[in-house]
Amino acid sequence: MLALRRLNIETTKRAFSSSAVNATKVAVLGAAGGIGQPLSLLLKLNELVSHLSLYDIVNAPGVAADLSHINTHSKVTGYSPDNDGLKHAVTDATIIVIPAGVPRKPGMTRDDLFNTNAGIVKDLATAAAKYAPDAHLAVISNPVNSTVPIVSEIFKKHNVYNPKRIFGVTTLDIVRASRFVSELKDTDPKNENIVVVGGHSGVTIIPLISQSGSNFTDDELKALTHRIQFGGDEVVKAKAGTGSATLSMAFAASRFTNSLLRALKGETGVTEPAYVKSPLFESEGVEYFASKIELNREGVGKIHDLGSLSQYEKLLLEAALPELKKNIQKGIDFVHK
Ligand SMILES: NC(=O)C1=CN([C@@H]2O[C@H](COP(=O)(O)OP(=O)(O)OC[C@H]3O[C@@H](n4cnc5c(N)ncnc54)[C@H](O)[C@@H]3O)[C@@H](O)[C@H]2O)C=CC1
Ligand SMILES: O=C([O-])CC(=O)C(=O)O
Repeated sequence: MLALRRLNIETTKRAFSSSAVNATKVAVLGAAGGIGQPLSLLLKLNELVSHLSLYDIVNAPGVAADLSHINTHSKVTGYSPDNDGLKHAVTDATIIVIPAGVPRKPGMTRDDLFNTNAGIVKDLATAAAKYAPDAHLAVISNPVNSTVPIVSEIFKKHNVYNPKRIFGVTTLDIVRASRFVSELKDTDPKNENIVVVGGHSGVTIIPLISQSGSNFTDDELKALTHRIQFGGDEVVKAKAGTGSATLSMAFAASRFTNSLLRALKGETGVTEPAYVKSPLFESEGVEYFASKIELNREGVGKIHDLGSLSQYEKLLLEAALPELKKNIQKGIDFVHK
């Protein structure tokens, strides 16, 4: 413990301190994990981050010491649970990214992770609500459909809830969709901007391929939709019990965090999809929904509606809404019961 503490202090002491004017602290909770480590690496390379604060129940000071040798300006600090580590990790953070929790093994659904991850997310959200009530939260931990309502309910309990600041990260669905469409059409994936809405699990993931500007046969459309909805399973199967998507997720979360940082600093016209408190299907009892969001200085700006849907996409939406509603209620009940 003493050695860990010394390492914390050493890492902090050696850290580069940037000007307070541009100080942007990004905290990663679960930073030593499969997503946490590559995500922290990508954030260390991001010039909009002045302080990268890493927390995990294991090894975050080690990851921080390692990253702190990279010759970019940001300061890196690492914290373990001892000595109020979580409190120090989140205090003054502009953005808190949460990839803490267990990943799936083959045969599991994301909802099967609820029993373990709901408690983890609740504890981390409680610390955020107490010590960083103004931070923006980007929730990666699954099941996202339920963990985002958990974070929101915790913030409500502490009277610091602002729905403009709480996001479920669904960027990986868009990243995958762009890649899969480009593979089929032999286009540059960077130029494919496929809209994916709904939630982040199985049938709640709704790709709006009719808006892509490309034509597909019915069979192609069904196969493509299924691949986007169950892309996570492909990786879980290939990793054969050792985890789920980590590197592509780190890329996606880094892209989302970068977009949010740009918008918070005043850049206009920044859009990303995200799972947020949304009016789109509230009248049907679905409080949270992912769609294209304009990000601004406050976080969530304009929430775009879905645009025109094909008959097939209307059926996907119909299948998604009851499942989403159930997932959301499960998260809310977890906090209150
Ligand atoms: N939103 C999305 O698109 C995606 C979400 N995920 C989810 O992200 C989560 C993390 O996945 P991996 O990084 O692969 O798992 P991992 O097991 O490799 O890493 C998780 C990390 O969380 C840490 N952790 C556990 N409890 C903690 C606590 N109370 N406080 C702080 N850290 C804690 C662990 O020590 C570990 O280092 C999983 O729930 C997974 O399902 C994964 C891929 C995509
Ligand atoms: O499939 C999983 O469990 C991890 C995940 O959310 C994804 O890869 O989209």
